Amino acid sequence: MILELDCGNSFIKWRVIHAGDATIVGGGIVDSDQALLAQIAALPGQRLSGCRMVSVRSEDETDVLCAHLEQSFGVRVQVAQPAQEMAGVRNGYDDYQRLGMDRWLAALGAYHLAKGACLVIDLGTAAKADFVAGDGQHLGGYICPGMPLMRSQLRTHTRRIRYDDASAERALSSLAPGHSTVEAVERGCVLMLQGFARTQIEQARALWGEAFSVFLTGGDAPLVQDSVPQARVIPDLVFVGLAMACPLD
Ligand SMILES: Nc1ncnc2c1ncn2[C@@H]1O[C@H](COP(=O)(O)OP(=O)(O)OP(=O)(O)O)[C@@H](O)[C@H]1O
Ligand SMILES: CC(C)(CO)[C@@H](O)C(=O)NCCC(=O)O
Ligand SMILES: [K+]
Repeated sequence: MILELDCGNSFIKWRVIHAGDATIVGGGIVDSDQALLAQIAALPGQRLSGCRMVSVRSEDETDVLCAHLEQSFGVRVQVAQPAQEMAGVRNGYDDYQRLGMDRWLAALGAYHLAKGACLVIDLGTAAKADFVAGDGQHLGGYICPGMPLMRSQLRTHTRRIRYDDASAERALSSLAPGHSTVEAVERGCVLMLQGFARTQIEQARALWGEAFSVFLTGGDAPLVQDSVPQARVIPDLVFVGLAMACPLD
């Protein structure tokens, strides 16, 4: 079995797949290394034969997690590394090593699935968009605050915006103009995300007409899904690219 890890800024997504047919055995989302080790240790049965990881965390944090995984499960961790070109995609950054690895892998995964021009919209702690042309040239992208950052900036820099997580969730039953602080903020931020997604699609249209695919991923993808019906929602898009960048046998 192979352990796959996507270490984002706020959460670690993990899953275990069969080495042979890539069927999914288990997985989860955790907010700490300790919780991750505990969840994997609680998996019933078989040994891990390999592990691949993408991380946008600092090198130190990533090394510590790799050491823990190697100690606890006796498995070598293969960490995806930046590349100028891979699987037909050419990195579009001036300095290819500066492009976030989550963005790079999502772009590889999307181009592989689309087999042509594509736009990736990834809504996590940050909201990201990346463009890959039909010939595999990565054209660059955009980074904005995602839902958690927009929310926390408002909470941090205003004195009268205060509410709990339960009321935040209830507020999103509709996107009509808010009648309370929590509704006004939560719905406003969702509309910002939707505007971000739609604007990226307009950019793609300006580049490619109608001849492109749109992929939507990241923990907050469901918040914009209805407003971009042309998008394919692929929660595991980064893992698709990770398997391409770190083949194991
Ligand atoms: N089961 C879940 N666990 C945690 N967060 C979730 C879950 N479902 C949806 N979310 C939402 O997903 C968002 C985080 O998305 P994601 O996990 O893609 O971010 P990340 O990978 O940590 O960030 P980034 O990719 O920008 O570094 C949060 O706003 C959170 O509310
Ligand atoms: C933008 C984030 C934080 C999103 O996870 C990540 O991709 C990252 O740290 N990127 C490095 C900066 C860049 O991509 O230009
Ligand atoms: K991520």
